[in-house]
Amino acid sequence: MDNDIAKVLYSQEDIKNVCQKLGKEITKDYAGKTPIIVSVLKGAIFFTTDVVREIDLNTEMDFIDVSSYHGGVASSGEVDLVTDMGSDVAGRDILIIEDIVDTGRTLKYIVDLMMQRSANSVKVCTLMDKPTGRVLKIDADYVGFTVPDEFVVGYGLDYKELYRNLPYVGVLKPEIYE
Ligand SMILES: O=P(O)(O)OC[C@H]1O[C@H](OP(=O)(O)OP(=O)(O)O)[C@H](O)[C@@H]1O
Ligand code: HPA
Ligand SMILES: [Mg+2]
Repeated sequence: MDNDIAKVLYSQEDIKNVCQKLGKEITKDYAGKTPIIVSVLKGAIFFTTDVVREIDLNTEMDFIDVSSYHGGVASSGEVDLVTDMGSDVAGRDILIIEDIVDTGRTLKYIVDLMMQRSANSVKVCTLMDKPTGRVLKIDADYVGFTVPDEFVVGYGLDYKELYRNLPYVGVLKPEIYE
């Protein structure tokens, strides 16, 4: 797998440090509350398990599976709800955990869904933000890294469903997807 990577952007150490930093901020901001942490599958799986263990609060956890890239390097423009979460969000404080905010379509879809379901508050924590990709006006409240305008893989992020299990985030060699 490593042979397909042109460069490593964020090492395991970088990711660990950023999870600790974000966990501390979230712990402080949500003091006295019991948020529902909503992990956006599949990409956010590794980031979720690492960051929640840095949050020193009572939290509930749930999962929502949405998809719009279908393994490719560009958003299809439509967000499909693959599997809905099970929790009742009405009146609850929702913290969405994402791996990356790129066009913003996925995030807007989920935030709107939580608001329609009468959440008390909705905030977003993302490992990575790619502001150059943005199509919709939406931003995360907690951001680990601001990434350059490149297609990144690893630590949950895929190309054709591969590379999710790389322990770091990197940029694929162009010949892999061109
Ligand atoms: O801001 P956007 O342009 O919407 O892109 C961000 C979303 O795209 C990816 O999901 P994808 O559709 O690839 O599904 P996956 O998580 O199952 O890989 C990623 O995990 C984010 O959820
Ligand atoms: O850069 C990316 N890599 C992998 N999946 C993605 N989904 C949105 N942007 C990306
Ligand atoms: Mg994907």
